[in-house]
Amino acid sequence: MINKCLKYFYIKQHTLISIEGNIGSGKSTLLKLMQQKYPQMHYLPEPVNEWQQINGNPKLNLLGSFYQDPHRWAYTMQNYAFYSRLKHWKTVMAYLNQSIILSERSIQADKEIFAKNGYINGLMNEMEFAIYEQFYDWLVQEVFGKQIAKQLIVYLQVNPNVCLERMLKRSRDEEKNSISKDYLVQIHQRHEEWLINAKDQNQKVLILNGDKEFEGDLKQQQIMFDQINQFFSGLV
Ligand SMILES: Nc1ncnc2c1ncn2[C@@H]1O[C@H](COP(=O)(O)OP(=O)(O)OP(=O)(O)O)[C@@H](O)[C@H]1O
Repeated sequence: MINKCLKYFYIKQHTLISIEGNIGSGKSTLLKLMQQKYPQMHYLPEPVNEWQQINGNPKLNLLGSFYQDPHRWAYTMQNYAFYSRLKHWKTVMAYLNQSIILSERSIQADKEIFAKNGYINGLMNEMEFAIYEQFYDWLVQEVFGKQIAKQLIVYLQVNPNVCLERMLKRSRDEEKNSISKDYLVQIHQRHEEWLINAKDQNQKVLILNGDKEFEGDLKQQQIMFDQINQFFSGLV
Protein backbone atom coordinates (compact mmCIF):
# COMPACT_ATOMS: atom_id res chain seq x y z
CA MET A 1 0.00 0.00 0.00
CA ILE A 2 2.78 2.45 1.00
CA ASN A 3 4.69 1.55 -2.16
CA LYS A 4 1.60 2.19 -4.24
CA CYS A 5 1.13 5.65 -2.68
CA LEU A 6 4.81 6.51 -3.14
CA LYS A 7 4.51 5.57 -6.78
CA TYR A 8 1.86 8.23 -7.26
CA PHE A 9 3.75 10.95 -5.40
CA TYR A 10 7.13 10.33 -6.95
CA ILE A 11 7.26 9.86 -10.69
CA LYS A 12 10.81 10.02 -11.98
CA GLN A 13 10.90 12.10 -15.11
CA HIS A 14 13.79 11.93 -17.53
CA THR A 15 15.00 14.00 -20.41
CA LEU A 16 15.71 11.92 -23.50
CA ILE A 17 18.14 13.01 -26.17
CA SER A 18 18.66 10.78 -29.19
CA ILE A 19 21.15 11.02 -32.00
CA GLU A 20 19.49 10.11 -35.27
CA GLY A 21 20.91 9.69 -38.75
CA ASN A 22 21.57 7.29 -41.58
CA ILE A 23 23.68 4.12 -41.36
CA GLY A 24 27.31 5.27 -41.47
CA SER A 25 26.45 8.92 -40.76
CA GLY A 26 28.79 8.99 -37.76
CA LYS A 27 26.37 8.70 -34.83
CA SER A 28 28.69 6.51 -32.74
CA THR A 29 31.57 8.96 -33.26
CA LEU A 30 29.40 11.92 -32.26
CA LEU A 31 28.11 10.01 -29.24
CA LYS A 32 31.68 9.36 -28.05
CA LEU A 33 32.56 13.05 -28.37
CA MET A 34 29.41 14.03 -26.50
CA GLN A 35 30.27 11.56 -23.78
CA GLN A 36 33.48 13.53 -23.15
CA LYS A 37 31.74 16.92 -23.28
CA TYR A 38 28.77 16.05 -21.11
CA PRO A 39 29.89 13.48 -18.53
CA GLN A 40 26.80 14.17 -16.40
CA MET A 41 24.53 12.51 -18.99
CA HIS A 42 23.79 8.80 -19.02
CA TYR A 43 24.77 7.12 -22.30
CA LEU A 44 22.78 4.41 -23.97
CA PRO A 45 24.50 2.75 -26.94
CA GLU A 46 22.58 0.86 -29.60
CA PRO A 47 22.26 -2.90 -28.87
CA VAL A 48 23.67 -3.95 -32.28
CA ASN A 49 25.76 -6.75 -30.76
CA GLU A 50 22.59 -8.35 -29.36
CA TRP A 51 21.13 -8.42 -32.87
CA GLN A 52 24.30 -10.08 -34.13
CA GLN A 53 24.16 -12.86 -31.51
CA ILE A 54 20.77 -13.84 -30.12
CA ASN A 55 21.34 -15.32 -26.64
CA GLY A 56 25.06 -14.71 -27.17
CA ASN A 57 25.11 -17.31 -29.96
CA PRO A 58 26.97 -16.01 -33.06
CA LYS A 59 25.16 -18.60 -35.20
CA LEU A 60 21.93 -16.72 -34.48
CA ASN A 61 22.81 -13.52 -36.27
CA LEU A 62 19.53 -11.68 -36.86
CA LEU A 63 21.11 -8.56 -38.38
CA GLY A 64 23.01 -10.75 -40.86
CA SER A 65 19.87 -12.78 -41.66
CA PHE A 66 17.89 -9.59 -42.21
CA TYR A 67 20.41 -8.27 -44.72
CA GLN A 68 20.67 -11.66 -46.47
CA ASP A 69 16.93 -12.11 -46.86
CA PRO A 70 15.05 -8.93 -45.89
CA HIS A 71 11.61 -10.22 -46.95
CA ARG A 72 11.89 -13.22 -44.67
CA TRP A 73 13.38 -11.42 -41.66
CA ALA A 74 12.10 -7.82 -41.65
CA TYR A 75 9.23 -8.42 -39.24
CA THR A 76 11.38 -10.48 -36.87
CA MET A 77 14.11 -7.84 -37.01
CA GLN A 78 11.67 -5.06 -36.11
CA ASN A 79 10.19 -7.08 -33.27
CA TYR A 80 13.57 -7.85 -31.81
CA ALA A 81 15.03 -4.36 -32.29
CA PHE A 82 11.97 -2.94 -30.53
CA TYR A 83 12.14 -5.48 -27.70
CA SER A 84 15.88 -5.02 -27.09
CA ARG A 85 15.76 -1.21 -27.10
CA LEU A 86 12.74 -1.16 -24.82
CA LYS A 87 14.41 -3.55 -22.38
CA HIS A 88 17.48 -1.29 -22.13
CA TRP A 89 15.38 1.83 -21.65
CA LYS A 90 13.29 0.19 -18.97
CA THR A 91 16.39 -0.97 -17.12
CA VAL A 92 18.12 2.42 -17.11
CA MET A 93 14.98 4.35 -16.25
CA ALA A 94 14.37 2.06 -13.28
CA TYR A 95 17.69 2.76 -11.60
CA LEU A 96 18.32 6.38 -12.59
CA ASN A 97 16.81 9.38 -10.85
CA GLN A 98 15.70 12.39 -12.89
CA SER A 99 18.42 12.14 -15.53
CA ILE A 100 19.41 13.18 -18.97
CA ILE A 101 19.72 10.06 -21.10
CA LEU A 102 21.59 10.30 -24.38
CA SER A 103 21.06 7.45 -26.82
CA GLU A 104 22.14 6.31 -30.25
CA ARG A 105 18.86 6.23 -32.13
CA SER A 106 15.53 5.85 -30.31
CA ILE A 107 12.59 3.49 -30.18
CA GLN A 108 10.72 6.02 -32.28
CA ALA A 109 13.41 5.70 -34.97
CA ASP A 110 12.79 1.96 -35.18
CA LYS A 111 9.22 2.69 -36.17
CA GLU A 112 9.61 5.91 -38.15
CA ILE A 113 12.66 4.76 -40.09
CA PHE A 114 13.06 1.00 -40.30
CA ALA A 115 9.56 -0.37 -39.79
CA LYS A 116 8.00 2.23 -42.12
CA ASN A 117 10.73 1.68 -44.69
CA GLY A 118 10.13 -2.07 -44.59
CA TYR A 119 6.41 -1.53 -45.06
CA ILE A 120 6.76 1.04 -47.85
CA ASN A 121 9.15 -1.24 -49.74
CA GLY A 122 7.13 -4.42 -49.29
CA LEU A 123 9.44 -6.14 -46.78
CA MET A 124 6.57 -6.23 -44.28
CA ASN A 125 3.00 -6.66 -45.39
CA GLU A 126 0.00 -4.67 -44.18
CA MET A 127 -0.90 -7.22 -41.51
CA GLU A 128 2.62 -7.39 -40.12
CA PHE A 129 2.91 -3.61 -39.98
CA ALA A 130 -0.51 -3.28 -38.30
CA ILE A 131 0.47 -5.83 -35.63
CA TYR A 132 3.81 -4.10 -35.10
CA GLU A 133 2.09 -0.72 -34.66
CA GLN A 134 -0.42 -2.05 -32.12
CA PHE A 135 2.31 -3.68 -30.14
CA TYR A 136 4.47 -0.53 -30.36
CA ASP A 137 1.78 1.98 -29.36
CA TRP A 138 0.66 -0.01 -26.34
CA LEU A 139 4.09 -0.97 -25.01
CA VAL A 140 5.68 2.44 -25.48
CA GLN A 141 2.86 3.96 -23.44
CA GLU A 142 3.20 1.24 -20.77
CA VAL A 143 6.95 1.64 -20.39
CA PHE A 144 7.46 5.37 -20.88
CA GLY A 145 4.10 6.64 -19.65
CA LYS A 146 4.66 9.79 -17.64
CA GLN A 147 8.37 9.26 -17.19
CA ILE A 148 9.47 11.59 -19.97
CA ALA A 149 9.82 15.25 -19.14
CA LYS A 150 11.37 16.32 -22.41
CA GLN A 151 12.60 14.78 -25.64
CA LEU A 152 15.26 16.28 -27.89
CA ILE A 153 16.63 14.97 -31.16
CA VAL A 154 20.01 15.66 -32.74
CA TYR A 155 19.71 14.74 -36.42
CA LEU A 156 23.07 14.13 -38.06
CA GLN A 157 22.14 14.88 -41.65
CA VAL A 158 24.59 13.33 -44.10
CA ASN A 159 24.50 12.80 -47.85
CA PRO A 160 23.88 9.08 -48.61
CA ASN A 161 27.04 8.99 -50.79
CA VAL A 162 29.12 10.03 -47.81
CA CYS A 163 27.35 7.44 -45.62
CA LEU A 164 28.20 4.75 -48.17
CA GLU A 165 31.90 5.69 -48.09
CA ARG A 166 31.97 5.71 -44.27
CA MET A 167 30.08 2.45 -44.07
CA LEU A 168 32.49 0.71 -46.46
CA LYS A 169 35.45 2.11 -44.53
CA ARG A 170 34.08 0.76 -41.25
CA SER A 171 33.31 -2.57 -42.94
CA ARG A 172 30.82 -4.27 -40.61
CA ASP A 173 30.57 -7.88 -41.90
CA GLU A 174 26.77 -7.99 -42.17
CA GLU A 175 26.62 -4.72 -44.13
CA LYS A 176 29.51 -4.65 -46.57
CA ASN A 177 28.01 -6.72 -49.40
CA SER A 178 24.36 -6.23 -48.53
CA ILE A 179 23.62 -2.53 -48.13
CA SER A 180 23.18 -0.75 -51.43
CA LYS A 181 23.25 2.94 -52.18
CA ASP A 182 19.48 2.62 -52.86
CA TYR A 183 18.87 1.38 -49.32
CA LEU A 184 20.84 4.31 -47.88
CA VAL A 185 18.79 6.70 -50.03
CA GLN A 186 15.56 5.13 -48.71
CA ILE A 187 16.76 5.41 -45.10
CA HIS A 188 17.78 9.03 -45.76
CA GLN A 189 14.29 9.78 -47.14
CA ARG A 190 12.62 8.28 -44.06
CA HIS A 191 14.73 10.55 -41.82
CA GLU A 192 13.85 13.62 -43.85
CA GLU A 193 10.13 12.76 -43.76
CA TRP A 194 10.14 12.16 -40.02
CA LEU A 195 12.38 15.00 -38.85
CA ILE A 196 11.96 17.70 -41.47
CA ASN A 197 8.95 17.37 -43.78
CA ALA A 198 6.36 16.14 -41.30
CA LYS A 199 7.99 17.54 -38.21
CA ASP A 200 5.84 17.31 -35.12
CA GLN A 201 5.57 20.81 -33.61
CA ASN A 202 6.34 19.42 -30.15
CA GLN A 203 9.49 17.77 -31.38
CA LYS A 204 12.69 19.70 -30.69
CA VAL A 205 15.15 18.82 -33.44
CA LEU A 206 18.66 20.11 -34.09
CA ILE A 207 19.77 19.48 -37.66
CA LEU A 208 23.51 19.06 -37.72
CA ASN A 209 25.29 18.74 -41.03
CA GLY A 210 27.78 15.88 -40.82
CA ASP A 211 29.01 15.72 -44.42
CA LYS A 212 32.48 16.96 -43.51
CA GLU A 213 34.70 14.44 -41.77
CA PHE A 214 34.73 15.42 -38.09
CA GLU A 215 36.31 12.47 -36.29
CA GLY A 216 39.84 13.88 -36.26
CA ASP A 217 39.04 17.50 -37.08
CA LEU A 218 38.91 19.71 -33.98
CA LYS A 219 37.76 22.78 -35.91
CA GLN A 220 34.81 20.90 -37.40
CA GLN A 221 33.96 19.47 -33.98
CA GLN A 222 33.95 23.01 -32.54
CA ILE A 223 31.48 24.13 -35.23
CA MET A 224 29.20 21.23 -34.32
CA PHE A 225 29.49 21.69 -30.56
CA ASP A 226 28.71 25.41 -30.79
CA GLN A 227 25.34 24.39 -32.23
CA ILE A 228 24.84 21.52 -29.78
CA ASN A 229 25.64 23.74 -26.77
CA GLN A 230 23.15 26.30 -27.92
CA PHE A 231 20.51 23.62 -28.48
CA PHE A 232 21.11 22.22 -24.99
CA SER A 233 21.08 25.63 -23.28
CA GLY A 234 19.30 25.47 -19.94
CA LEU A 235 19.71 21.70 -19.88
CA VAL A 236 23.37 21.25 -18.92
N1 LIG B 1 15.05 -1.19 -36.42
C1 LIG B 1 16.01 -1.60 -37.24
N2 LIG B 1 15.72 -2.42 -38.26
C2 LIG B 1 16.66 -2.85 -39.12
N3 LIG B 1 17.94 -2.52 -39.03
C3 LIG B 1 18.28 -1.71 -38.04
C4 LIG B 1 17.35 -1.18 -37.10
N4 LIG B 1 18.02 -0.36 -36.25
C5 LIG B 1 19.29 -0.38 -36.66
N5 LIG B 1 19.47 -1.20 -37.71
C6 LIG B 1 20.71 -1.59 -38.39
O1 LIG B 1 21.70 -1.80 -37.41
C7 LIG B 1 22.97 -1.37 -37.88
C8 LIG B 1 23.52 -0.32 -36.94
O2 LIG B 1 22.67 0.77 -37.02
P1 LIG B 1 23.00 2.31 -37.02
O3 LIG B 1 22.89 2.95 -38.33
O4 LIG B 1 22.09 2.85 -35.99
O5 LIG B 1 24.47 2.41 -36.44
P2 LIG B 1 25.79 2.67 -37.19
O6 LIG B 1 25.71 2.14 -38.56
O7 LIG B 1 26.87 2.12 -36.30
O8 LIG B 1 25.79 4.21 -37.23
P3 LIG B 1 26.95 5.25 -37.36
O9 LIG B 1 27.86 4.78 -38.44
O10 LIG B 1 26.21 6.50 -37.69
O11 LIG B 1 27.65 5.28 -36.03
C9 LIG B 1 22.75 -0.83 -39.28
O12 LIG B 1 23.04 -1.86 -40.20
C10 LIG B 1 21.26 -0.48 -39.28
O13 LIG B 1 20.68 -0.54 -40.54
